[in-house]
Amino acid sequence: MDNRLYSVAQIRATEAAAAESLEPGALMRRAGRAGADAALELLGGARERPVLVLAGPGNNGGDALELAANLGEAGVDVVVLHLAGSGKVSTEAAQALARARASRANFADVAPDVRDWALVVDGLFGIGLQRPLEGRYRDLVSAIDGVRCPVLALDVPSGLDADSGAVVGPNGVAVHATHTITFIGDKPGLHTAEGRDHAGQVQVAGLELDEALFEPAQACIGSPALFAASLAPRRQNSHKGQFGDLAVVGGARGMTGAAVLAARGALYAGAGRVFAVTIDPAPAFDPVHPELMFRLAHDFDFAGRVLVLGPGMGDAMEAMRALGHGIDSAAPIVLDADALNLVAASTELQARLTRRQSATLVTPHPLEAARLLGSSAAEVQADRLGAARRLAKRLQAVVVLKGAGSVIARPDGEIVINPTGNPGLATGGSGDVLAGVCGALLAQGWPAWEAAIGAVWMHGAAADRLVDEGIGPVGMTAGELPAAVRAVLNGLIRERGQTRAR
Ligand SMILES: NC(=O)C1=CN([C@@H]2O[C@H](COP(=O)(O)OP(=O)(O)OC[C@H]3O[C@@H](n4cnc5c(N)ncnc54)[C@H](OP(=O)(O)O)[C@@H]3O)[C@@H](O)[C@H]2O)[C@H](O)CC1
Ligand SMILES: [K+]
Repeated sequence: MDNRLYSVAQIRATEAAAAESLEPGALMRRAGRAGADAALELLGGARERPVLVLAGPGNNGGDALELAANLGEAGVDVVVLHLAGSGKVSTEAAQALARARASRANFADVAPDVRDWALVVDGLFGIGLQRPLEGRYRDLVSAIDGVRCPVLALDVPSGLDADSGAVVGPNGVAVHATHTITFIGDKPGLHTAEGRDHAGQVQVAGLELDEALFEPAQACIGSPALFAASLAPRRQNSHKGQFGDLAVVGGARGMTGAAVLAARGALYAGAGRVFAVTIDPAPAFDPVHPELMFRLAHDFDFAGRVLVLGPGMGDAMEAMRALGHGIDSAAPIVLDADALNLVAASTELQARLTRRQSATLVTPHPLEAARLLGSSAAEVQADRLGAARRLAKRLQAVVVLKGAGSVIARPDGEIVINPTGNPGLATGGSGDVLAGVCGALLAQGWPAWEAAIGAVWMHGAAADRLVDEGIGPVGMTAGELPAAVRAVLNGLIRERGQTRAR
């Protein structure tokens, strides 16, 4: 499966290079053909009600007009609402309009009652969107929210930024599509931030372009193939020392649960021995998991332990001291939650972080990322890929920027967007479990990049599995995640073993 993601600038470059050797309008006709095929598949046998095609003023509208002509030729009852702009129309879009006018598609001046469609096709705006939707465009997008049929977006749901996944605003609106067919190459904005809510199921139509026309992608969608090398089955002749010593350092007064959740996440993800190292005195053991060893941070020996620093750590002097020890340690570390806030508040700790020789993985949510970058959560969300890249470079760390479509970035600018997970993860403690899973994979020798991609993928897949079992998304608890992560991880290892045995 091609999992590459391209920026709008890269798609434009590919499109321009392709146009040099193609006759005018060829790409738009291919897009209109692919779009029509997708529409016919969505329609299946349902032909009683008409299809509404919304065609905007630019080339996205041109794609929609080609699609309308094709559907008309296929005998589908099509109504086109063409919203011409005041700007210059490209030759291809003008040709597409002429073709649609000459076809069996009907043109309307206003959208008739929006509840009676078999399918709505959104061809208002694609990658050429310049500003928030206003006036009649905005009204139409709001009206589409009231339909009960599938909504197929061409290239990008109108109103959505294809690079960032942000709805172009302020107070912007964007089409909520059930399906998106995106052209030439897949785009990051369909998979992160608001993108997942607006794009629905995404299908890529490459328009038969030669591989050589594409610039190298700097982003892709995460999948187990990206961490397959680390999924080796355990040898029979194994002992716990081979799977690492992991210490979760956190759990200030009243927050022991955060450290315990991270420690359980690490235990279920296969760490050899797991310590819960608390800032303040805590219960002597976890009755559900007596395997966890409780220690006080004050006299804990950090040497040789992979560390997960931050869950429920607080901001007391003792937390600062433990964090400093952890950052200066030679082992791989994960920084989460309060540890990130302490680092954000100290340029000195930031400098020590960048001097580390072994792996550093940081797992901020948007507000924590904003504190580290000196910006706001809204600014981070408006450009999640850019924020994750800047942070990775600044901290010289692998960054997991959490949220719908978690963005994993490394200092050289490479990005992976995670496709798994659901809103069940929007609950207290799920981030602590993720940090524990990241730590466990590091403890088992996974490189930081694979550990981050793998932990985020499995944590999301675990949540998806729980939803499939009727546990969530509403009411899913963080405590239910570790066992589901374990099932996902063992499933992947088994699959890999079977593939190799064949
Ligand atoms: N070029 C090709 O052969 C192919 C193009 N594909 C499709 O084309 C779009 C990109 O087309 P483009 O024309 O560059 O952009 P859009 O259609 O997305 O929109 C541009 C027009 O919309 C106006 N505009 C932009 N924002 C707004 C807004 N908020 N409100 C109103 N009008 C807006 C803009 O006019 P200006 O006033 O800004 O000058 C343009 O008229 C791409 O997404 C594909 O769908 C193909 O797929 C393949 C071939
Ligand atoms: K569109």
